[in-house]
Parts: sequence; C-alpha cells; structure tokens
Amino acid sequence: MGTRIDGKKVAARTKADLAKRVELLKARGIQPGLGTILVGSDPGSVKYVAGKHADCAEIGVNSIKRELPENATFDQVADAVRQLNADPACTGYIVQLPLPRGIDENAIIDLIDPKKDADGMHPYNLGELVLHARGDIATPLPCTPRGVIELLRAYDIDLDGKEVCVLGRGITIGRTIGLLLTRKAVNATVTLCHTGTKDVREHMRRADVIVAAMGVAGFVKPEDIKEGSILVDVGVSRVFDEESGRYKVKGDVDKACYEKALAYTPNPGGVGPMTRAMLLQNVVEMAERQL
Ligand SMILES: Nc1nc(=O)c2c([nH]1)NC[C@@H]1CN(c3ccc(C(=O)N[C@@H](CCC(=O)O)C(=O)O)cc3)C=[N+]21
Repeated sequence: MGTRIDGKKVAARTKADLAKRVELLKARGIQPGLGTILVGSDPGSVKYVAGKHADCAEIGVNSIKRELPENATFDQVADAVRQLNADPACTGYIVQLPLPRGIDENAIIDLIDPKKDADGMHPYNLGELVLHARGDIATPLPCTPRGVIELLRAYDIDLDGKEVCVLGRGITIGRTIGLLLTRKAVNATVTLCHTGTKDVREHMRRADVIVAAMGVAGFVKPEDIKEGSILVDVGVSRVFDEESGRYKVKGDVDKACYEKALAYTPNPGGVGPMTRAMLLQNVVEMAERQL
C-alpha cells in the first residue's frame, strides 16, 4: 500500500505558517484582504467560496464578498471587477468560475488587475510564468498546480528527472502545471495527454508520476500504472453513491491503484485543501510585496 499524502494536514500546516506572516504584516500596518466575486448560486461554487472565507478568518485575512445574481450582465460583472481593482482594502481577489452561460470568462479575467490576481490565472501572470524558467517568480502562481508541487515537496518527493504524465488540458491544471514542473528548480519531464492522445494508457504506464485532471471518475486503473508510481488525483466528479444515497466527490484515480503506488493523494482530502491554502499564500505574498 502506498503512502497516503494528507492534503488536509499539509494545508493546515501551511495556514498556520501564513497566520504568523499575517501577524507580521499587521504589525507593520498592512491588513490583507481577499475578495471573491460569485455570480449565481451554483451549489458547488457557493460551497467553495464559503470555504475560502472560512480559511481567511482562520488566518486573519479580511473577506470581501461580492455576490451577483445568475442573470447578471457582462457589464455588471465587469463593474464588480473594476471596484475590487480600485479597492485598497482588497489585496487580491478571485472571480469564481464557471461564470453563467453567455458571459465571456476570458474577457472578465482580462479585466482583473494582474497585481490582484489571487488565482494566478490572468494572461499577464501566465505569461510571467512562461518567461521565468529559472530563478524566483514575483508574480502570483496558479493555485492548483502550485498546491500539487507543494504537497509533493512536503512529502520529500523529488521530481528532478521524473517522467510526469499529466492527464487533461483544462486551464485549472493541465495547461499550466507543466510550466511549473519544468522550471529548473523542479526539473521534471512532462507529457500532456488529452482526448486527442493516441494511446493514453501507454503514456500512463511509462510515468513515474501521474497527475490526473480530466474529471472522469475512476479513469486511472491499476493495470495502467507502473509499480511504485506516484498518483496525484485532481479530478472532480460528483457521482451518486448507492450506499449513502448521496452525491459524493470522486477523483480520476480508481482506489484500487493505491495498492501499487509508492504514494497517492486521496480525493477528497488531497489537492483540494492545498488549492485553497495556495490562494491564501498568493494573497499573503501580494501583501508582503507592499512592504
Ligand atoms: N476562480 C476560481 N478559482 C478557483 O480556485 C476555483 C474556481 N474558480 N472554480 C472551481 C474550482 C474548484 N476549486 C476547489 C477548491 C477546493 C476544493 C476542496 O477543498 N475540496 C475538498 C472537498 C470538497 C468537497 O467535498 O466538495 C477536498 O478535496 O478535500 C475543491 C475545489 C477551486 N476552484
């Protein structure tokens, strides 16, 4: 049985460290604040946003909440973005995705002040990430990929020279994690697989590390993986559970794989809590840049 990588535990440790840094900021007259813009009332989004504000309270960061109705127009969302750009109490913020149909998400993201982009998903910040393969990066990084890397680092898993197979080309992780994994400081080799990949299972069998982010519940099966591989499960599917009669979050990795793995991130309880912790870390770092 592989080592269970406990995302909740590492996230809690990260938050405890951030709480101390927030104390230092406050002592120097800076009160960090995280803003959220939530459009509509998708139950998943409502829950994630609530979680982010609970995290803020835990580490002493102020919460700034903006809520718009499901039928909000592009201009109304754009106005909320401009207000947070101008609000000095807001250190950084996110626009919770997905936005309701008909609102161009990329056009909204473009309007975010890159210095306040807590998600690290603004084109300017993504561009900075592309440009800096070496040295430090002084711009916010995308939270989920950063969470994956920090989580593996916390378990002393060295990625230098490792073959990493990424499954999925979504913007949250698939398209960006390679940029972090191939930085000199991490030094992994990355293969990005997607629906157009000819033999996905062949790529998975060759990999030292699989980062699964497709949103296909149980896609990665024991016969697809190498003995002793490391499994990072980022997939989110809501699947009806016969036993409890409720919907449950299920990842892309079939639990039967855990037996064969050297280490694995459970889902839930793995990358999700780290994503949230990295959002806070981005905000604290943004506040520290104001010192
Ligand atoms: N602008 C924007 N930024 C985001 O970062 C963003 C977003 N939009 N839209 C949706 C996704 C999803 N996301 C998650 C964060 C934490 C958990 C998390 O903590 N999950 C828990 C369990 C949650 C549950 O049981 O439902 C876990 O994995 O253990 C999950 C999902 C952030 N997202």
